Amino acid sequence: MSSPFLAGAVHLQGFSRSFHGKQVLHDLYLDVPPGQFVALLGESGSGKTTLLRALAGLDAEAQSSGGAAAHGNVSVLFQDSRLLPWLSVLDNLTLGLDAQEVRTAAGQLLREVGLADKAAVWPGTLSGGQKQRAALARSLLREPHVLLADEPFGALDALTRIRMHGLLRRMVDRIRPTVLLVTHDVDESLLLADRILVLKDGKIAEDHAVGLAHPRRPDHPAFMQLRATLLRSLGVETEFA
Ligand SMILES: Nc1ncnc2c1ncn2[C@@H]1O[C@H](COP(=O)(O)OP(=O)(O)OP(=O)(O)O)[C@@H](O)[C@H]1O
Repeated sequence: MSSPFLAGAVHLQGFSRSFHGKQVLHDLYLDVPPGQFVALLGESGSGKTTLLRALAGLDAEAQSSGGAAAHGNVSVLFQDSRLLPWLSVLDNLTLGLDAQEVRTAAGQLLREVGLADKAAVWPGTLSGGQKQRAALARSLLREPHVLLADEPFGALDALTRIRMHGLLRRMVDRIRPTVLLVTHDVDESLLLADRILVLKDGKIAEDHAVGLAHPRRPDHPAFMQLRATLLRSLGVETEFA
């Protein structure tokens, strides 16, 4: 049966999920239109990863009720690159996709992420940032309608993260997937997302629209104001907030 929803739309309808009788997500409702970039913020244990994994169709052992669906082709990006060490970088990208045009597209993507000269090497010879760039290229090669990203930059140093933000934004502007990005980083969410959800105890506690054009400036008054609001929501009170 064909889906009545548009490719790229993400929907939660009264969605709940438990592990071994412990409820982690509580009756969530959400409509994400195609192409929207949504960041998921929340304290540790608030259920961000559980929600993303549910949308990715993972954790089959969990008990779920209600609906959770990401419509169309879905790619997932994790904190670790999950590149297969016995395949070259290029072969990691094209695994399972054999056509010559796919290899050409993969080569172009590697150029875009600055890894043109690394196509033939083993992933083990790459730095952490290079691995994540390769993983980003792999996740976008299939031109997904929905990109589910779970702290993809969480393990990177601050400078590499900044470069990855610019790169992700450029790639998203070109390919236009719907993005759900789990992050602990308030600034990352403000730099990248159109919409920021705050999860608390497995519920969507806040839903903010970020009406700022790209590229964003952290010294813009609206940026600073929303930053202070989000930090307070997350229980962080600082002299900077
Ligand atoms: N596979 C699982 N089995 C049992 N409990 C789980 C499983 N996955 C998640 N949980 C529990 O669900 C709760 C929410 O975890 P989740 O990883 O979704 O939170 P999070 O907001 O992503 O946290 P963090 O920011 O620390 O990654 C936690 O109490 C966690 O122990």
